[in-house]
Order: sequence, then structure tokens, then C-alpha cells
Amino acid sequence: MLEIQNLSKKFDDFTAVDRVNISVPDGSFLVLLGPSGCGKTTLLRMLAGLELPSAGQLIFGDQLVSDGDKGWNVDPANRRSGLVFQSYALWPHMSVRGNVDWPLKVAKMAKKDRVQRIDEVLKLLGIEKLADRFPNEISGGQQQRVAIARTIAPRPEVLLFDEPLSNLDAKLRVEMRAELMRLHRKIGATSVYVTHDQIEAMTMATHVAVMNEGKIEQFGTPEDLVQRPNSTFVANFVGTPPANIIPVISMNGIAKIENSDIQFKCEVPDVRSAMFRAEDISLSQTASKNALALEVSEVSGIAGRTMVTALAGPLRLTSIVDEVPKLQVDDPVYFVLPDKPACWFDQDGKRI
Ligand SMILES: Nc1ncnc2c1ncn2[C@@H]1O[C@H](COP(=O)(O)OP(=O)(O)OP(=O)(O)O)[C@@H](O)[C@H]1O
Repeated sequence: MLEIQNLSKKFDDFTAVDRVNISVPDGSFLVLLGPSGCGKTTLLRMLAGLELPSAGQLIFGDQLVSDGDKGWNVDPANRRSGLVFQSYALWPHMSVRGNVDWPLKVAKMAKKDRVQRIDEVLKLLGIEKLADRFPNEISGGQQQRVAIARTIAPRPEVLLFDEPLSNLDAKLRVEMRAELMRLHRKIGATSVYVTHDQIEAMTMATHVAVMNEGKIEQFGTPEDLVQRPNSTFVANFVGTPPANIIPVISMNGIAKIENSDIQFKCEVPDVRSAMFRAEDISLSQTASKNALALEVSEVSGIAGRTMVTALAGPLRLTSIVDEVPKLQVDDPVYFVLPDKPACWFDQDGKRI
């Protein structure tokens, strides 16, 4: 079990991480997702032992590795975790083999075992042929593989990744994503992975923590987050495309979409917005019940289907459909909503 208990980090008066509680079983792939500045890297750096928590505890398996309340930390080299950064930070004067050997030497592993382990991890990452090259003689993707090989060589129990793919081009990112998942399955270490990229998060994670201003906004499986977002913040952040959030005015058991005749039965009080998934909205070229008049702003393919985005004033809605009438940008179109929204949110954006 990887346990984060009541963990906070303050920089002077500013709280970067605010009372975070998360537990994941061994072998999980936990993704920290959230906008820039929400505290993801600070949380990861505390896991790595590079930052002392201001309060709370971190427990890897049965070992307490940080106790912020007591101002105590197991140092990075002794907590059986490994960190892979965005920049590869390889030693330029050492060969690939030398780079991977380095942490094993520091751990005082016997020469014979080191040679064997280096061969094993280079093979695992498919870079055994590059063993004698230097970092400036290999590509960015290959350098990142070496950095990963170097991190996993000492067999860490917890692997930490800080946006490791963000320096790679789009095609390589997708390849490396698949490769990291294969590697994760093979070595079975618990992984914690920081990203801005929700597609990366949703495809790789067994568990996702969405962060907002230092706090965990929601923690769950990727499916939980998409199906049952706790807030409009989470609903806006996950899913491809994210779900549509439409403001409503509610009164006497009826919620009405602003500036339209469309209304829904709504048993709960104080409703301010409704969520509709893109795949639950159909398109029409004629007015009908539950049809909102919009103007097309974008039509694009997504996984063999078509995504249509359309606007009406400040409202921007997205639908995913199998068949689309011929539509051009600025054409009028009706988005036909289902009889019931997927869920309701209150004035604070919390799901009701
Ligand atoms: N050493 C520091 N001193 C003061 N403030 C800091 C320090 N490190 C981080 N912060 C602040 O803490 C907040 C969280 O930063 P953090 O780097 O954890 O965010 P993040 O979610 O990883 O952002 P990004 O996605 O942009 O990397 C930010 O407002 C940042 O300015």
C-alpha cells in the first residue's frame, strides 16, 4: 500500500499541497492530474523525499518514509523510490551502460550483479544495442529510455514520473506511453505519474487524483471520474471531449435552460447546471423537443466517429455522432438533448 495521510506543504504562507489523503494498493498506477500550479509536482517531490512535508505522513508498504508533523524524512536514496524527470539529465561523459550502472554502484552492488542487472534493464527497454553510446549519440526518445532504465535498475518499490513524455513529439509520446504501461505491468512497482494531459492520465491510470489549488478535488478510477464527477471542475477536466455543462434556472421542480424553452423535471433543489455527455446528444437540422439552436464551429473525426462543436452566445457544446449531415462552419444546427441530464450541479459546482 502507498499511503498519503493528511499531507500538506507550505512555502511561507502559501499552501501548495493541502491535507491530501490517498491510499493505493501495491502495483497501482496513480496519476496526479490538474491545471498548472495545483501542486502536482510538489506532491511528487514529497514522495521522492526531495521536499519535507509541513504536515502529514507518507508510508510506502510498511515503512514510514516522511513525517511532516515531526519534521522527519528518510532521504531520497534510502526510500526505495525512483524519479524520472521531464528532462533526462543523463551524465554526458558516461556511456548508456555507465549511466545505468551509476545508481547500482552507489547502492554498492557487486560488479557481477551490476553487469547482469544492466543487461536485463537495457533489454527490457529495447536499448541493449546502444549500451556503449554516449547520450549525445542517441535520440531524445532513446535518452528517455535510458533515464527510465537507470531509474528502474535498483528495483525501486515506488516509481515516480514527472511529465516524462512532455519533451517528446506526438507520435513518440503515444509509443512511449504504451511502453511505460508494458513496463509497469512487467515490473509491478507502484507508480505515481504527474501530467497535464488528461488523455495520458485516463489511458494509463488505475487511479486518478484530480488536484485543484493543492487539494484533491476527486480521487477514483478513470471510469469513476468520467461517469460520476464530483464537481464541474472534474467534469471539465476529464473525458475526450469533456462533458457539456449547461447553466439552468431551477424553480418548483423544473430546471430550464437559460434563453431557451427546454426544461427538465428536477427533484433536487438549488440546481445551477446540468451535465450532458457528448455521446448522449444527437444532431438535427429541424427544430424538435429538447433541440437547442446553435451554430457549428468545428467538425472533426475522433476514433471513427465525428465530433461536432457548436456555439450559441457563451454556450459551447460538443456532440459525438456516427452520422453527420453535411455541415460547414457557421451553419445552423440543432443539438437534441436527452430527456434527463447525466447529473446536476449546485451553485458551488458540486454534484447534487
Ligand atoms: N520552492 C517553492 N517556493 C515557493 N512556492 C513554490 C515552490 N515550489 C512550488 N511553489 C508554488 O506552489 C504551487 C504548486 O506548484 P507545483 O509545481 O507543485 O504545481 P504543478 O501542479 O506541478 O504545476 P505545473 O503543472 O505547472 O508544473 C505553485 O503556485 C508554485 O508557484
